[in-house]
Formats: sequence, structure tokens, C-alpha cells
Amino acid sequence: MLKVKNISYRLPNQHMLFEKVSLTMKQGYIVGLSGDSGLGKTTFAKIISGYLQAEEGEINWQIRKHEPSPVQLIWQHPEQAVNPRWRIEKIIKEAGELDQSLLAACNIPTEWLHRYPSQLSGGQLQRVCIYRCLVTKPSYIIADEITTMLDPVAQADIWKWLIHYVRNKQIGLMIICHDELLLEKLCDDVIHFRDLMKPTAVD
Ligand SMILES: Nc1ncnc2c1ncn2[C@@H]1O[C@H](COP(=O)(O)OP(=O)(O)OP(=O)(O)O)[C@@H](O)[C@H]1O
Repeated sequence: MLKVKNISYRLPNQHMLFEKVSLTMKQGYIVGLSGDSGLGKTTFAKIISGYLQAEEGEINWQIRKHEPSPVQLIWQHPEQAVNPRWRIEKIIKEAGELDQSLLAACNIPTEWLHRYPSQLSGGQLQRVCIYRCLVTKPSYIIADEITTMLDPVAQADIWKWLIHYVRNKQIGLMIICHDELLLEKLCDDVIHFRDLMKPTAVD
């Protein structure tokens, strides 16, 4: 169980973005996180996955140097998450070895490996980013608006196999999304970011 307790974050301009946010994530369980734009959902996700340091609070993981974080973040814009001058093979190998069965699970044909990111569609490149996340064998994944820029068919396709994969591997998944109907459909539970600030959110 991932326990995040009383996390507060201060922006560089000294303004407090949020205070005392708490959340529990369980492996094999899918939780949706909704909330108005600018509340701090992405910032919170970056803290849980180890990209940013909180001003105060506790998270019960240990991030070790030279080891991938047990909580992996998948970003909204795949083209901003990869080096545009690297071929897909190098981008993939940066995260881990080539795993043929995982490539197949992510529906990544080997012919893509020799291409550059600009030679893939947004949905195809997002699959590469999801592969990079899964190859590190995370215990938890945070998917931050990962299908917002995709058409409905590509969206449905990604959710169908990603949800099947995380359920099968007992990975905890948090889906951050503005589309509450989609969250209701995909998740075991849907929480509003504001409600995480209540002291009762975690036992
Ligand atoms: N490094 C920074 N310097 C200044 N302001 C920042 C910084 N990082 C985030 N912010 C501000 O913090 C607020 C929260 O940003 P964040 O992206 O976490 O919100 P969000 O809830 O994920 O929004 P959205 O739903 O639109 O993605 C925004 O107003 C943003 O401009």
C-alpha cells in the first residue's frame, strides 16, 4: 500500500499551492483523480513519483539512487517526454532492456524501433512512453491526462490494454483526468483533488 500523508507544496513564488494532501493507493486498484485546472494535480503526481520535493509530509516509499522509482509517471505530452533526436530503440533502451513480450503487449511493432519520435503518431508515441514506464516494473503508475490529445478510438484502445495489464500485474494505477464520465467507467473509485485535503482521507 502506498501511503501519502499530509503533503504540502510551496511554489517558487512562495505561494502555497496545496496543504496537507493525503492519499492511499493499493496495488491492483484503479483510482481516478479529478479536479479543476490549476489545483495542483500534476504537481502532486510529480511529488509522489519523485520528480519534486514536498515542503512537508510523508510518503512510505524509498527512492534509491540509480534505481527507477516504484511510482512511475506517464506524462500528458509524449513528444515532450522523449529526446526527439533519438530513435525509438534508444529511447526504449534508456529505460530498460528490449522485452519482446512487453513490446507485443504494448502493440509496438519492431519496425518502429528505427524511427524517430516525429515519425510516430501521438497515440503510437504514447505507447512507447507507456512501454518505458512498464519495463521498469513499477508497483504504481500515475497516468496524467495521457489520452487527452488522442482521438476517441486511440483513447479507448490505450485504456483497454493498459487497464488489462495493470489488473493482471497487480499494479496500482492513478488516472488523472478532467473527463469524469471516463473516470467513472475506468476506475474502482474516483476522488476529487480537493477532498484529499480533508484530514480524514487517510487512516
Ligand atoms: N515551477 C512553477 N513555477 C510557478 N508556478 C508553477 C510551477 N509549477 C506549477 N505552477 C503553478 O501551479 C499551479 C498548479 O499546476 P498543476 O499543473 O500542478 O495543476 P493541475 O491541477 O495539474 O492543472 P491541469 O488540470 O490544468 O493540468 C498552476 O497555477 C501552475 O501555473
